[in-house]
Order: sequence, then structure tokens, then C-alpha cells
Amino acid sequence: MQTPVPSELKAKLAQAYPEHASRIVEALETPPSVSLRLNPARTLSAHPFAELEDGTIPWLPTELEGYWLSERPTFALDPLWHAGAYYVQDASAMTLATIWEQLGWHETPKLALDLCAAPGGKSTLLRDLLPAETLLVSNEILPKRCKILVENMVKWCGADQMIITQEEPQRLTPWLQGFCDLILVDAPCSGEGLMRRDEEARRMWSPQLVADCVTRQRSILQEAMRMLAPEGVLLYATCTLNQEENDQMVQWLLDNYPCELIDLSHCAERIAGACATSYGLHLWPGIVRGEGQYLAALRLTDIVETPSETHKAKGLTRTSRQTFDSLSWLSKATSADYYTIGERIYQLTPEATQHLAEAYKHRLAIATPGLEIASMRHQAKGYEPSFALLHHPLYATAGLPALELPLQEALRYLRGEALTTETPTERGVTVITYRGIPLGLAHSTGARLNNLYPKPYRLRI
Ligand SMILES: C[S@@+](CC[C@H](N)C(=O)[O-])C[C@H]1O[C@@H](n2cnc3c(N)ncnc32)[C@H](O)[C@@H]1O
Repeated sequence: MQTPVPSELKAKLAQAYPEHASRIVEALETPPSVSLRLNPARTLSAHPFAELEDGTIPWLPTELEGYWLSERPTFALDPLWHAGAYYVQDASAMTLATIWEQLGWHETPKLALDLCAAPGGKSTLLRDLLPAETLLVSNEILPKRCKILVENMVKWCGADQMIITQEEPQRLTPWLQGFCDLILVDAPCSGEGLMRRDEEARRMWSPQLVADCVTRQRSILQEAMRMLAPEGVLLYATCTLNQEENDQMVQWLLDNYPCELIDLSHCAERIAGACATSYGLHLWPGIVRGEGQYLAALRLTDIVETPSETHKAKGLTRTSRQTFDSLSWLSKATSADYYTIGERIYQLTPEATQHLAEAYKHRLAIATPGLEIASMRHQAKGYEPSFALLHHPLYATAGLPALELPLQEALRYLRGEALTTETPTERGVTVITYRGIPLGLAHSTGARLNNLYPKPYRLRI
């Protein structure tokens, strides 16, 4: 049986939002909305779950596409979900895209940081919104959740132009102090706005939890403020409804740091039911078609920390021309730079390598340093294409044979089963596709395909 919405929370909501509280509380007893956002880098002949489509999300900018579904399908049984062709994301959490234009960039941001990033919904969105040249650092404190973040980002974009770290925020500060043009803090919170889809949020809620969240959010924000560059933008988001973790937290920032609010009130007009206070945007379940979300934006007006020095750590090792030439399957030469880290080859920009070298110097836990194009599985076989490459436009330059599978075969492949094929395939590495979208790799012996789908990503139902 579902845990009832705590009565103390109901009373708090009634006091804070007398006009809206009853609709919010009623909504918390109804099923959550379901929505997804398409990956703009994938071309699909038809929308996933077109038969369940129930309206386009109107607050996304035109270059992005998302829609609601009338019911929740089993996404795990859709190979396109595994392929990163779309991301299942609450429509309220997509508000980040609605406010993007409002941030008024004078210069292209060089470095962006998503400090609390797993499972990666907002990082996938940020990667689509940021210019390709902006380096995005996505961080997650918890090891298990960081693995999910890596999986989602690799499948979304190959983790290109990204460094994914698994660290406590204060460990990142000496590395990024004064460097970040944009920081998103999608803070761990009391989750009041998620209670209709998250039973644990109902069970765990208490006034003490709210107080503990405030303390934790402040300590995360203190580090974020130190990592912001002059005129850098801080985006602060939660999925909770109370004032302490939302507007009052922004007031605390204004009281303690040299920063000013960026007005988001115009954006509320684009989201039916959203409410703008003088601090930020509030989206409430039952009033907006989505779950709870709070979003505020601030700009630094003075220096909090000067960058210690421009990152000057000794660079990484460039992949030798000879090794690069041995990647015969990467048929077209590209002008990018390639670096060898351990037994893997990455395509990295010079700026990314500088930041990475510095991160290694600080002994930070790097979960992935960027777009991996090749890895050495066996010394004798040399470098083979990597899984991440398939999820990046560079894949188009790889002359790899592909095998298209129908639904049931594709699911068997995702479960890690060996596949047999009636049409003999070229010996060597083969790309497995479903509806034309790459799912992963297999090793063909001619008649038999050895499954190379990464073990941790395998389908278990
Ligand atoms: C609201 S979730 C982030 C959701 C994510 N931005 C997305 O869109 O998918 C907050 C994240 O903060 C992480 N977290 C918890 N405690 C933290 C701390 N002290 N510092 C930084 N992150 C923390 C949680 O593990 C969780 O993954």
C-alpha cells in the first residue's frame, strides 16, 4: 500500500501556497505523467511509441522534440531506449531548455559543470543546448549512480566533449576554481515534487529531512560559487516544493555571494501553470503537466575565487601516427586530436586535454575522459572500435559492416545472448543495428556472432 502524503507536508503546502495546495496534494495521489525527449543526433523513421503519443511538450525550443505518452510502456523492452535514441524525462525537468535563451551569453561558454549529474537527464539536455565547443564536466558523487551517468552519456553522444567525474564537490574545487562559465546544481533534495512516482520520497519525508537537505545544498552551493568564473551563471534546480530549499536558498546565495538574479519570469508564460516568483520558476504537479521542479538562475558579479593558474599540467600522450593509421576501419581522416590513455584511444580537444591532465594531477576519479574511439581488447588483435564511437557522428566515417536485427533478435542481443545469422557476415567486428540505429558490437566468425554488448548494460528481463 502506498504511504500517504505526510500531513505535516500538507499543512506546510497549505500555508505556503493557499491557492494551489489542494490541487497539488490531490495530484500527488494520481499517477505521474510520462514523457520523453528525442535525441536530436538520431534520425528515426517514426516516433517511438507513436500510438501512445499524447501531445508535444510546447516549452521545448524548436530544435528539440519531446512529447507526453498516455501511459507508461516498458521502455526496457524497446531497443531504441537502450540505444539512446530518446531519454525518458519528466516534462518539468526539461524547463532548463525553456530558460536557455534567457541566460544571454555574451561569449560562448568554454567550460560548463553539472555538479550533481546522475542519472544524466539534465546533462543530456545540456549537451544538446551547449555549443559543440563547450567542454561539459558532469559529476556524480555516488559510484553506482556515476556508472549509470556514464552509460547514459555514452549512449546519448559518445560522451564527446565531456569529462565525467565521480567526486565530492569540494574535491573538484581546487581543479576548477574560478573556471566554470556555467554550473548546474540540480541538488539532492527532499523530493516533495516527485512523491507520486517515488514511494521512498513519501516514506522518508520529515521536517528534519528538509533541514538536512538545506544544509547539504548550502555546502554544495558553496563549492559551486567558488568554481564559477567571473560573470559565470549558476543554475539551481530542485524537484521539491518547499520554500526553504527553493526561493529561500536563492536568497541565501544573494546574501552571501556577489551575484544577481537572472529574470526568468517571461519563461513562465511559455509553460502552462508555471509560477514565477522574483527568485525563480516553480512548477507544481497538478498545475503543470509534469512533476515538481524549481529553477533559478544567478550571475556572478564579482570574483569569488581567482583561477589558481591557467591549467598547465603536462599534457597527455598523443596517439602516434602509426597507431592511428592502424585503425583501418576509421576510413576517413579527421582533423581531430587523438590521445592514448591506458589501452584506449580518445578524441579530445586541446582544452579538454589540459583540463584532464590537471584533473589527473589532482588525483580525481575520472569515470570517462571523453569520446573513446578505440580500445585494445587483445594485444594480438590490436585496437578495435569502441562502443562509444557507435553513438557519435564519427561512426559515419567508420567503414564497419552492420547487421540489422528485428525486435526479438535485438532484445536477445541486448541480453548478451550469442546470435546466429542465416546471412553470413564479414569476419571481424560488426555493428548491430535496430531500425537503423546502432545498438552495439559483435564479433563475427562468419556463421556465429559473439556478443560484445557491454556486460553492465545488459537487459535483465
Ligand atoms: C536530483 S539528482 C540529479 C538528477 C540529474 N541532474 C538528472 O537530471 O538526471 C541529485 C544528485 O545529487 C547527488 N548527490 C547526493 N549528495 C550529494 C552531495 N553531497 N554532493 C553532490 N551531489 C550529491 C545524488 O546522488 C543525485 O544523483
